[in-house]
Amino acid sequence: MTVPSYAAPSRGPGESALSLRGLVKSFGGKPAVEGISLEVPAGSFYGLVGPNGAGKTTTLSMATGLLRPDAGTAIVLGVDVWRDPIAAKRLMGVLPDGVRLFDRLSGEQLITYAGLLHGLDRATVAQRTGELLEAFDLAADARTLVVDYSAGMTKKIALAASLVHAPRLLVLDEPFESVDPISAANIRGILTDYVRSGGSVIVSSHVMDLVQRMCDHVAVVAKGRILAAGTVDDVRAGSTLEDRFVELVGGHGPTEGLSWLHT
Ligand SMILES: Nc1ncnc2c1ncn2[C@@H]1O[C@H](COP(=O)(O)OP(=O)(O)OP(=O)(O)O)[C@@H](O)[C@H]1O
Repeated sequence: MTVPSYAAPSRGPGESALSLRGLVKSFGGKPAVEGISLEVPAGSFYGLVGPNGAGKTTTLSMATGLLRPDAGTAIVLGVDVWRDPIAAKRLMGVLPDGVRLFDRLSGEQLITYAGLLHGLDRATVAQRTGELLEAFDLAADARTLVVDYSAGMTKKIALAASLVHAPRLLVLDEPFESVDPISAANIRGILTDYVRSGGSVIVSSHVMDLVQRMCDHVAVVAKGRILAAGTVDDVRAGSTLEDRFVELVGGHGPTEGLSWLHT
């Protein structure tokens, strides 16, 4: 089952779906993002990878109007996210990290609520809600409260709710976390169809293999800075993305510690 195509075609070649320029954010004087600039071309499937604490969530939160940058701009399809947040949010579907949903609603009510909040009429919302529940394999649990969903089901319902208003850009923070392999393949298919029909996606993930197979562009982030960005083939430069990632980010070698753990 594929999700119905709601994405409007992109405006033209060369246009950025998301343009981040010089984003900076510190927490209590400690820098989390130190001048990130990134162009996500319209119609691209863009991966954002980096080790824990690299600044991916902070960057995506600033890009989507959830966290105010200390400096820099975020532009979605020509609209400045922080100057015109309502117009920008109309263009975006967002799956934030650690989704906090209205979990006393059923899955069906949650998507319906998201659709009505975006100003869609009831008939359209009802039709899209039914199709999204089917596409995400949640129809049987449509009337179950989200609080009773598993972690993977919660991810899927949040993703479904982020699609209901047919956004032109999807910003997804770890959409595959806790999701089983069959559901992950299902989500991948939905996202690939979405990109094919003119949408753009930026997705953060720790799963290099998935990013290599699914995305056409990738940026590697560490310590709040971009280490490499471009097409997946350019960034991996003949290696696997995983090897290139370790090479760029630098890993720990075998350690002498934890000897007490060795039996
Ligand atoms: N609300 C906050 N208050 C204080 N520090 C924060 C806050 N949010 C993030 N940080 C810090 O900013 C840095 C970047 O965190 P961020 O969550 O953006 O990383 P990430 O790349 O998404 O990591 P992960 O892959 O583990 O999710 C970390 O050092 C983190 O501790």
